[in-house]
Parts: sequence; structure tokens; C-alpha cells
Amino acid sequence: MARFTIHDLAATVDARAASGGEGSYTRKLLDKGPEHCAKKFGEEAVETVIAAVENDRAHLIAESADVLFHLLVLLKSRGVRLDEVEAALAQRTTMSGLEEKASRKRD
Ligand SMILES: N=c1c2ncn([C@@H]3O[C@H](COP(=O)(O)OP(=O)(O)OP(=O)(O)O)[C@@H](O)[C@H]3O)c2ncn1[C@@H]1O[C@H](COP(=O)(O)O)[C@@H](O)[C@H]1O
Repeated sequence: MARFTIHDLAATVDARAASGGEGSYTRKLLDKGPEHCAKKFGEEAVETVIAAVENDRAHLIAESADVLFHLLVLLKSRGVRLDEVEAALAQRTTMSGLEEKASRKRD
């Protein structure tokens, strides 16, 4: 089976945003607006936290998939592309996490 990546999922979200109809959950979320998308993302994030704290591996994987999907929908609702997030991550590869944190405080 071909490897399925987060880029493939982002392309699906884009396609549903452009033409998804009645039967599309993605389109349903987007039609409700960014605030609703943010709320759903928050719910999925909390469920992921609970799975991690409970050390429930299968549940953690499933909830992480929900989080990634809902993050992509949230980004789409605000017109942010996945490659913009990747660019932010790429910029951080030149410094350690602690250096990056310190640089934020200077901003
Ligand atoms: N990866 C996902 C994905 N992950 C989670 N979900 C949905 O996210 C929802 C989360 O469940 P909840 O119980 O929190 O939400 P709910 O009660 O169903 O919905 P609400 O009424 O609360 O909004 C479920 O309906 C899941 O099916 C997803 N829905 C879609 N995708 C991908 O998006 C593609 C396009 O989907 P459609 O837009 O529906 O065609 C699919 O083929 C998948 O690849």
C-alpha cells in the first residue's frame, strides 16, 4: 500500500473545502466557521491528553490522528497552508528548542 502522508490529508481537506457537499464532514466543519473548527480541535486535543495520561497506546494513536485532521481543517478555516507551518518548523531546525523559546521572549 502506498504511504499516506499528512500532505495527502491536507490535499483532501483542500478538495473538500472546494467542492465537498452534503456528505462531507470536512465541509460541515468549515461551513460552521473557524471558531467551531477551533472548538473541535480543542476537544480532540483534550481527548489525546487523556489517552496519553492513561497510557492507552491504541487510543493515543487514534486520537492523534483526529488531532492532526482537525488541525488541518482549523488551518484551512483561517487560510493557513501546511507549508507555512512547515516553514516555521524548518526555521527552528537551526537552533535548539530552549534557544528558540528564549528567542520568543525577545520578540
Ligand atoms: N481523517 C479524517 C477524520 N478523522 C476524524 N474524522 C471525523 O471527526 C469526527 C470526530 O468525532 P466527534 O465525535 O468528535 O464528532 P461528531 O460528534 O461526529 O461531530 P460533531 O457533530 O460533534 O461536530 C468523526 O465524525 C470522524 O469521522 C475525520 N473525518 C475525515 N477525515 C479524512 O477526511 C476525508 C474526507 O472526509 P469527508 O469530508 O467526510 O468526505 C476522509 O476520507 C478522511 O481521510
